[in-house]
Formats: sequence, C-alpha cells, structure tokens
Amino acid sequence: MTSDNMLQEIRTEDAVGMVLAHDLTQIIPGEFKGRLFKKGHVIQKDDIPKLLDIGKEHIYILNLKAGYLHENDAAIQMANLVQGENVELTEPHEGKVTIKSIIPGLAKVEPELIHQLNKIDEIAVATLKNNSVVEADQGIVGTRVIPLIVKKEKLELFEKTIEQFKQNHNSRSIIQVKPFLKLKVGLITTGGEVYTGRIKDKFGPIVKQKIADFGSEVVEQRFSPDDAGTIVQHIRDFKEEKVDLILITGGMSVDPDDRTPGAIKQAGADIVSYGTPMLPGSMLMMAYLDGTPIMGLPGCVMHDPYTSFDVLLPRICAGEKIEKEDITVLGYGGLHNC
Ligand SMILES: Nc1nc2c(c(=O)[nH]1)N[C@H]1C(S)=C(S)[C@@H](COP(=O)(O)OP(=O)(O)OC[C@H]3O[C@@H](n4cnc5c(N)ncnc54)[C@H](O)[C@@H]3O)O[C@H]1N2
Ligand code: MOO
Repeated sequence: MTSDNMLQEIRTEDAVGMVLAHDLTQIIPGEFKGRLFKKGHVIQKDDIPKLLDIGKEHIYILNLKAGYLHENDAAIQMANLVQGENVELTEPHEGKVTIKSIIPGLAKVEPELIHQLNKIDEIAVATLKNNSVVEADQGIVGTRVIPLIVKKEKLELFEKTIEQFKQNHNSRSIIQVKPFLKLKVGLITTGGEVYTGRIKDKFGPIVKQKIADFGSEVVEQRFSPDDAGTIVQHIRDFKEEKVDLILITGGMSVDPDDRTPGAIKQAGADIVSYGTPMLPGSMLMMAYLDGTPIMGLPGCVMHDPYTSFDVLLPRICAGEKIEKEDITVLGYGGLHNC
C-alpha cells in the first residue's frame, strides 16, 4: 500500500475482477492518444495483454480516505468554481475536465487569477489567452490536479483564492464567453487615388468581410478625397444615421495627404490612442465620438491578415469599450511579421 494506504498496487496478472481507479491512456505516436480503459472498468482476462502493452505491469486499487479527492472529482470542482456565462463542462477524461464555449464569441479569462491558482502546488488550470475569439464547442479551459488523489485542502485554497479575487474585482466572472452583437458599421474610404478612380478600392471588401465574420454589417460605404472637411462631414452623417461603429480607411501615416487622424480629432472625438505598439497596425487610431467607436485604419489592414485591428475589432463587436491600457499592452508579443 502507498500514499497513506489509499493506493494498493496489484500485479496486473492478478488484477482480474478488480476495478480500475482511474482512466488509462494509450499513446501511439502519429496514430492515437486517448483513453484505453475508463475509471471504474472491471478488469477482464482479455484486458491483461492490452494493459501490459501500454506498460502497466501494476495497477492501483483505490481506497479513498476522508479528506481526499479523486483526480476526476477535483477537476470537476475546479471547473465548476471558475465557469461563468455561455460555457459548459465536459465529463472528466483522463483526469481532465474541459470548459467549452456553447456560442461563438469572445472568451474572457482573468490572467492574474489564473497565475495565482497555478501557484497552488498540484493544481493545473490551462486556458486560452484572454480575448480569444472562439467557436461554439471550442475548449477554453482545461482543469486537472497532478496526482491521482489530492487533499481536499488544496481545493479549499483554490476556492478561497477565487473568492478573494471576486471580492477585489466586483464579483467578475472568471471564465465566460461574450456573444458578438450585430453592429451597423459605417465605412469611409479615403484616398484621392481611389476617389478619382485611378485605382480600384481594395480596402472596402476586406473590411466588409472582417466585419461580416463577427456577424455585423457595413451598412454604407462612402468615399472621400484626402480632405479633412469631407471626412468630418461623413463622420457626422454616420453619427446622425446612428451607426454603431465608424471605420475610416487610409491616410493614417506621415504624409501631407494623410488627413484621417486630423479629421477624427476635428469631428470632436475623444482620442483613446493614435498609434498602437503592435506591428502591423501601428498607425491605427482608436477614438469615441459621444460613445460611438471610431477607428482610423492604416493601409496594412488591407494587406496583412493580423493587425491591431484584428485584436480590437472582436472586442468592440462584443460590446467592450477600448481603453488606453488595452492599447499599451499590445506591444509585448505584438511583432507579427512586419
Ligand atoms: N516614413 C514612414 N512611412 C510609413 C510609416 C511611417 O510611420 N513613416 N508608416 C507605415 C505604416 S505602419 C503604414 S500601415 C503605411 C500606410 O499607412 P496609410 O494608412 O497612411 O496608407 P495610405 O498612405 O493611405 O496608403 C498606402 C498604400 O495603400 C493604398 N491604398 C490605400 N487605400 C486604398 C484602397 N481603398 N484601395 C486600394 N489601395 C489603397 C495606397 O494607394 C498606397 O499604395 O505607411 C507606412 N509608411
Ligand atoms: O499601421 Mo502599419 O503596418 O503598422 O503597417
């Protein structure tokens, strides 16, 4: 007997008729990784060679004492303690519970708390990054304890850490998925070369597709020469038409014809940031005009698949307000092939 006499080691050849204490995993590189036997399975004579094939010369018989939890029950408890809106739990599998989204949306995870929880010895909580875009049925979090049996005290500490975090953060959900709203988007395409027809607009279709990907719609596209007054007029018209988001493409960098940042300021918007420390997408402007988000989109959004626009857009589509702090953190890890 080991581990406070709760785990009895039995030779596999002598284990016929006994009950497995946990899921047993087989891994064949490139072919299979998964559960070969499930916890609770009663071992049959035919199972013996299969068990030996996966390297199990001994198995555990479990005699759990008060004050201890089986890995499956610990994983369920941990998942229940962190789960919030629009998610569901899977059954435990090889000691792990997965929290999955039930809708497409924006996954919210509290990094600071996840770090605190993982400081508890024998606890493992693996998550997607905060603000990841997820599909329905996609896993967001996996919970597991490292040993097969764990002291209940560990889970009590886990729970207390969460309670304390909630007290300090207005009972904020730990893990949740925010649905995407159906926004009406007004698009202003600037650039004399497009306005006069010298070149075809290639920015509009790309932005329209990105908006549609989150279930929103560009309700109108207007074209403007490199003239601040015209851009301001289009902004005001869209504001009157009560669009939910105004996007302005081009004219965002350092040339004399780059009129977009000036026009957004001239329209009276509050500027959250001109510039982001992410490449590509460093010349993006984030602003709000009486609560309506306005974004100035630099040329790279038309060319690069992943820019600061692709980081901020899903959050805006999920109804979040972008603050300066959301922009400043984009620099660390923010160099993407640019
Ligand atoms: N010396 C510097 N050069 C650049 C800087 C800088 O800080 N200093 N920033 C770079 C960054 S970052 C970007 S992004 C680009 C472009 O920024 P803009 O938003 O000002 O882009 P434009 O000058 O308006 O156009 C650039 C390019 O894209 C074509 N374009 C624009 N709109 C359309 C459209 N609707 N359809 C088709 N093509 C379009 C335009 O004709 C130009 O070829 O600046 C870097 N340079
Ligand atoms: O706004 Mo610009 O690329 O950073 O490419």
